[in-house]
Amino acid sequence: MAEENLVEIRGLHFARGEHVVLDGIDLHVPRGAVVAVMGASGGGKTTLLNLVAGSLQGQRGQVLVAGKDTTSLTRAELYRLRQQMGMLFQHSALFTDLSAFENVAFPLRRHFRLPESLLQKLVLMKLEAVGLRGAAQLMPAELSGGMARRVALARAVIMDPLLILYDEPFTGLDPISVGIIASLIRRLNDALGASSILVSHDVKETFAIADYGYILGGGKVIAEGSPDALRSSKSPMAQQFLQGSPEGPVPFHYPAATTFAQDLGLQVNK
Ligand SMILES: Nc1ncnc2c1ncn2[C@@H]1O[C@H](COP(=O)(O)OP(=O)(O)OP(=O)(O)O)[C@@H](O)[C@H]1O
Repeated sequence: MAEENLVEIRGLHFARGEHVVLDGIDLHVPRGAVVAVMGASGGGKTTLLNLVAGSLQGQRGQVLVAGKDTTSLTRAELYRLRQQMGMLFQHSALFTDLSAFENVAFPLRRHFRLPESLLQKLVLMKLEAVGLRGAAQLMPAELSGGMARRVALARAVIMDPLLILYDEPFTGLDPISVGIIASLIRRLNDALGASSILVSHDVKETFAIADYGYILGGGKVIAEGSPDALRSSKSPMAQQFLQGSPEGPVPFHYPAATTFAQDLGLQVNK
């Protein structure tokens, strides 16, 4: 693997039964970069993050993270590699019965036996980084949606990860909170010397912070490049996605094995 790439995906193929989700994906994440992965709903973006995290395995191809092929690691090796990854997934909600402080402390308490004074410092540093040191003792029910997402972000980076995976981190937030989360994603990436993969539908905010982007469609990479290069992509599918247009080549129907007429039990005369 080229040293400059923290993640390198080569010829990755992933299917669920007959349904091909990823059909020969090549993607790389240079060290220090924020790389965006975009594309129509159901296009396999979350699946791709799960493949990078090693929680799913492709049928063909390679996923290298920090030089290690996630498909050939033992459970113990995968566990160690995962400790170097921070994840902020759509469903990564806070523990409702723990304070903001304890939510952020949770991964540290789980993985290490640290003196309480050191743990205090580490957690407060991360809460300070997301602007919420003053909210350390609040319970999740006392936080706004934007604050809760910031606490989840602090928790995702508490172990100083090499790689941070974001799945729709802006979902459900007001525009100001979206801007704050986006700039935090960039700042935390740079301050930690990490690399990030950002899955998002939010083109404007994503392009404002990403170094490079991939647009997936039909299981393949249909466009890739810097935000500027992507904006001027000639691919009709990429343009439909970037402009959020309901009309275009992105299929509306999930593929079906039978015709509509067959499903309705109709006799079709040719
Ligand atoms: N657990 C599962 N079992 C079966 N099929 C699944 C499962 N998870 C996802 N899929 C299918 O895999 C395909 C890719 O899903 P995925 O969630 O990766 O897409 P996505 O690009 O992240 O979509 P979205 O932007 O809507 O979140 C979809 O067709 C989906 O129906």
